[in-house]
Amino acid sequence: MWRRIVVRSAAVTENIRRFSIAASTPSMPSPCIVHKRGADILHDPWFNKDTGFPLTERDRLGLRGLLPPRVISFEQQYERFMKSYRSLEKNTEGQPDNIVSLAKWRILNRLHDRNETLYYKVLIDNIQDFAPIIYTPTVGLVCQNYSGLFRRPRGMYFSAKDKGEMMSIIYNWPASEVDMIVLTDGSRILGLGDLGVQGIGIPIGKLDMYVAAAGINPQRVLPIMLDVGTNNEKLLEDPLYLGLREQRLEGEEYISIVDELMEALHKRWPKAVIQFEDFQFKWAFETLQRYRKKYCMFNDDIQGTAGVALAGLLGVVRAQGRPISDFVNQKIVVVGAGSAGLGVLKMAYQVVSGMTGTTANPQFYLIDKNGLITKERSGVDPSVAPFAKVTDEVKSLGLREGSDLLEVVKKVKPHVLLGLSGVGGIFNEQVLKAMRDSNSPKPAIFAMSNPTDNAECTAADAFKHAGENVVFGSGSPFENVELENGKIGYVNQANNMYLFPGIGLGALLSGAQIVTDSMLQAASECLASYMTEEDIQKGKFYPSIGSIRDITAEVGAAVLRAAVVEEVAERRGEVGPNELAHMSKEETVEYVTTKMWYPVYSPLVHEK
Ligand SMILES: NC(=O)C1=CN([C@@H]2O[C@H](COP(=O)(O)OP(=O)(O)OC[C@H]3O[C@@H](n4cnc5c(N)ncnc54)[C@H](O)[C@@H]3O)[C@@H](O)[C@H]2O)C=CC1
Ligand SMILES: CC(=O)C(=O)O
Ligand SMILES: [Mg+2]
Repeated sequence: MWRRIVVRSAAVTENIRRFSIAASTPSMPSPCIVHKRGADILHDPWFNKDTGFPLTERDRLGLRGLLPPRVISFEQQYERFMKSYRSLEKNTEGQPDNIVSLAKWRILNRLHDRNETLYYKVLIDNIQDFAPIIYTPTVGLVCQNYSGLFRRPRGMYFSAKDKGEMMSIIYNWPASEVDMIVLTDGSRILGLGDLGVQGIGIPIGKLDMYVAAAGINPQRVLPIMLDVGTNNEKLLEDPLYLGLREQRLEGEEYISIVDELMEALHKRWPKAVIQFEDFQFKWAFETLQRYRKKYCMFNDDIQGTAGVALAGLLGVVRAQGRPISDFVNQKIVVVGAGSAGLGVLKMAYQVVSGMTGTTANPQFYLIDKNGLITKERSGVDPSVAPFAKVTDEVKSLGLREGSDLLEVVKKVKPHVLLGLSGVGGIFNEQVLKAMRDSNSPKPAIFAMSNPTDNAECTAADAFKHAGENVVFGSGSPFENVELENGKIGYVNQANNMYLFPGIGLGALLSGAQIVTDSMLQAASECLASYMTEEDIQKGKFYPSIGSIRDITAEVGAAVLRAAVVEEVAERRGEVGPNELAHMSKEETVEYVTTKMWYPVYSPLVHEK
């Protein structure tokens, strides 16, 4: 399958982009039923239009006298917000980055809490500027400071104290329909470690991306924090910390509480897709294994990241001017043997096996905090064991169990150096310089850890030390790099945001009972095929974030089609698997695009 990656032309990309923009902007919004009136509506961000309520609606909903008399159009409200945002940018010029980022996050968050339609309009139209605020890197800073920043709750918070009562607590959520849930226990937030309840910022940020990229209706998303305690001593000692002030639950106690929550969620919203996010290693694989055949769920760090990384790795092969089948010959050093690193290797092995038709023994090298992992290592986790190198094989290169990163890079001369370690700067000057001897004409460096300070290296350092012919990707955004020869060193954002919204959307629209490997593979293949040959030659492996809606529509369609082919799709809404099966690829993309929500003010109709 992977041999046949269809490379699209720039013209096809442009046509689809034009279509998606047109189709995602409905001209006549359908009315929306509200069960409240007056001030209650103004205080509800789902329905609030601030000064945008037309006079007739003010009459109908009991809003007369509660707003200044002039009606301001949606466009004027948008302009007004952007003006205050731009003046905030100007007024904070020269201040430390953290202060500026938090100030930007605050102004966006206030809008989010007040008027979601306007918030998502602003977010979608300025995704390039705002993704780094609502998503990585600023979301990391927000999580670190959550207890101090807290003003209003968002999403649901379940704690170890709620055991036995989750089934009833779940009904406290005001929406009867939920499509997408992102769930965390806060135990491994980006590369920042255990942040306990403060990790709720991550599901919120991921779901913002779902709304912006996949067009999921914001009234149908649900961020969830499962607070089972924290082992972060600093937080436990912080009097302002908002989570349970006790050590994390472990073992049977822990898993039984996750079981209970999953059952309750499935009971109330059986069609919802559940994304597991930022669970620590010891529970990430275990929960995925436990629930993936039972519920429509996936683990973004393991599975979403794998698909994005793989699409990038295939782009690297193309950039070298080699056929995709040459992937089997690529030497790849993966630094970080956690959820993300292992997810990538697992998928990459599947691809090599598929290409060679044999049990794969590719030239992939895995390094964790104790160095190169070989079969000699004792006590390795069962999920790591398949990727441990045979000792004789590494010996022939002059390496051994536990060889350090620099040694491995020097001896292996990899085509790709890929970091998912969470350790900022670990690709130091020496390591990057060693990449100059790579066997590839275009060595690839992926510093995928988040947020920015945890990236294995900066973009500037990669081009400076490893050479101007490298191709570069990072989990958090960096500016493109000006090279000495007047060329631009292009920075790819190698982040699972290019896949998880499409995986969720495709699973949802197909009514999939579960998320299968072929759905995930279809997502990755779609992303890998998205870039044109011209893009690839410029070192671009992923679309710009400005086209995230377009790529998500395509990924969503690919996932949906895979679910139908695999017969895991069930009827959801007016279109069932039989009709979906008869749609062409283009029709499926069109169908997915028309299902995307777009922020416009809907007429509100009151019903008791
Ligand atoms: N760009 C993206 O889309 C994604 C990025 N990530 C990032 O990847 C990082 C890791 O995430 P997980 O795998 O879930 O974490 P994890 O905690 O499961 O794994 C971390 C791994 O790094 C290894 N490690 C720690 N120190 C090391 C060192 N000095 N040298 C070599 N290896 C070292 C550990 O031994 C462990 O194997 C995080 O920073 C996260 O933000 C995760 C998912 C997606
Ligand atoms: C991007 C992401 O999911 C992470 O860094 O954990
Ligand atoms: Mg994550």
